[in-house]
Amino acid sequence: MTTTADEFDASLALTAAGRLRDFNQAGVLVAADVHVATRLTSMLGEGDESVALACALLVRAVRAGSVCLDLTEVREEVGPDGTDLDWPDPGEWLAAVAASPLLAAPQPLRLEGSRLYFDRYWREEEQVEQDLRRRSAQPAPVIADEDALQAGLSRLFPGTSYDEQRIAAQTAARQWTTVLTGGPGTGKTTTVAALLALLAEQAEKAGQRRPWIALTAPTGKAAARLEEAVRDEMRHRLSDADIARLGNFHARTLHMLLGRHPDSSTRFRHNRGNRLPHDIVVVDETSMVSLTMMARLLEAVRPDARLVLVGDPDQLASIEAGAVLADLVEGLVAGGHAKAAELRTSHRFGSEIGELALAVRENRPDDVLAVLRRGGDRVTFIEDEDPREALRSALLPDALAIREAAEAGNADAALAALQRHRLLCAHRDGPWGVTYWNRTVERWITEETEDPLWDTWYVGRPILVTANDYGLGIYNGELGVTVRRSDGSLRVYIDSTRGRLDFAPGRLGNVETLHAMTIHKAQGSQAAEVTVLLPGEDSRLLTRELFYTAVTRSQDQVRIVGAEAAVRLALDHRALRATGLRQRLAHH
Ligand SMILES: Nc1ncnc2c1ncn2[C@@H]1O[C@H](COP(=O)(O)OP(=O)(O)OP(=O)(O)O)[C@@H](O)[C@H]1O
Repeated sequence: MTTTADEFDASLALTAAGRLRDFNQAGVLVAADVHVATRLTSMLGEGDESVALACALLVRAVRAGSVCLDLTEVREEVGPDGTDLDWPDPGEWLAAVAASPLLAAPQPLRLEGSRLYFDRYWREEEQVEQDLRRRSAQPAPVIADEDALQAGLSRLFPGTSYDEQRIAAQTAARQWTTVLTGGPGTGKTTTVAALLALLAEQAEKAGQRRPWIALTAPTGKAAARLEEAVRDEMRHRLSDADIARLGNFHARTLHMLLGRHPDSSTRFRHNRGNRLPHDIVVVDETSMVSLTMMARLLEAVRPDARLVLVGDPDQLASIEAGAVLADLVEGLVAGGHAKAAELRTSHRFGSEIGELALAVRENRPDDVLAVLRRGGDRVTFIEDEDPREALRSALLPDALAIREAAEAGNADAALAALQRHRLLCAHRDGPWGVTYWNRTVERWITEETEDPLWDTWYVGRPILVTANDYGLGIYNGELGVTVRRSDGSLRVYIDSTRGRLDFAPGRLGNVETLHAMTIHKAQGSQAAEVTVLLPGEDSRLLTRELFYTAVTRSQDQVRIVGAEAAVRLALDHRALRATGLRQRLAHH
């Protein structure tokens, strides 16, 4: 390699040599990957540069959300950036890593077949596997009254339109651990509400007390949505007797359910020595649960409590490492630990959005483009090279409606207007990023109202809470709006899991403007109308999972802004993560 290193380029590790330097200069590794690898290998006396390379590539993999690095697959995964690089021979590489002092106790690294792990993730994966195996090895749960179960299934899931849900609930009633999967509107919540009623009836038939139910989700927003949806289903579809048997319950975030520790984000009050008291634990939006949180949850749930993990495995995985839901879906079934409970038919859209989501999920680019271009009431495709004018007419009315309600001191109307429409971007920065579009919408408001919006806190400023604040009682993902009160002061109203709260703007630290939002942050929430800005074709974030997650955030209408090439590329790229859980569970 003849490239001269730029001493001011922070991505280059100037002290690196040999392969580490070449991989760094080719852009495969960043400086931090190289530094961690150099540090670890020198500390433990490892002189083989292929081991240092494996180490650095492992750091790179974990940075991207993988749990491990498969040494036999990494070259293909790196793709064109790695074409000219000197890759070690796979057999020799594996042998060198296996013999390394980095794998000797107290090992920072572990090798499982060809998968290399940091010790922490290896242990978490091992624990998740063992806990799930133990759960499935117990005798199946007892059905106290089979006739009552069958009668309940027919009553709660009447007719052929409920066939999938009836089968899923029947399956879930007979096993300790169920992964209930389905896209948006496929009836997951309906199934959960009815399943809870069936299990409560069985407890009554067995002469047991009313089951203690925990409803939980990774974010406050998703937990609140789950509770509302289950209550709604109960009101509409369950009998008074069913409702009385279920009693009262509230949804909480996983962190709250497990009991937050004041000085640790990965240790909880409930654990293997102090299990959760609940008989049934339902987790929604499981795709957002990291490997670490799944490990903490599984050690805290009693082995004889039902665990129902609900989610959509085609969505983006958690921000932290792991792809737990996708792994469980395949691993539990392949290993014979649980039967699948999969819902396929969408009951909500009955229209283009469902068709679009399915075509994205099944990687049918021509069908995706056909739905986008057909131009129905619910799906719009903006292919203009400069979409600003089209976006202005789509976005400005909602921004002005929020502002008008906020000026009038009407927090209800301002928050309702905010819930209506969401502008989603893949990136935070750059021409297609949240920062740019937040500023652009603010500029449009100024042009329209002649109010220059000098202050950070302006009337009608919509905000997103970006970190949990247990003191204030507001949580990551919650939305709010800045409203002018009759005395002229500004107040921020936030729809929180604890109800509507209001604060003086100065008290809020971790918030950002919400004219636009990243697709990652929108996981777990929905809006009536969603506008998705597809990034340029050179974006590394542009994947099928990202596109699918964005499309499925909409309840009524979705507008996709981008080029045909970006749509095709998105479908072609997968946000795949290297993990070993699926293989571990599948192994008999
Ligand atoms: N079998 C069915 N036939 C007709 N309508 C149904 C059926 N099942 C559910 N529905 C209705 O379809 C809508 C979506 O159902 P539900 O909320 O249970 O889906 P979901 O998978 O939980 O959706 P999401 O995860 O997107 O919120 C609801 O209005 C529900 O009442």
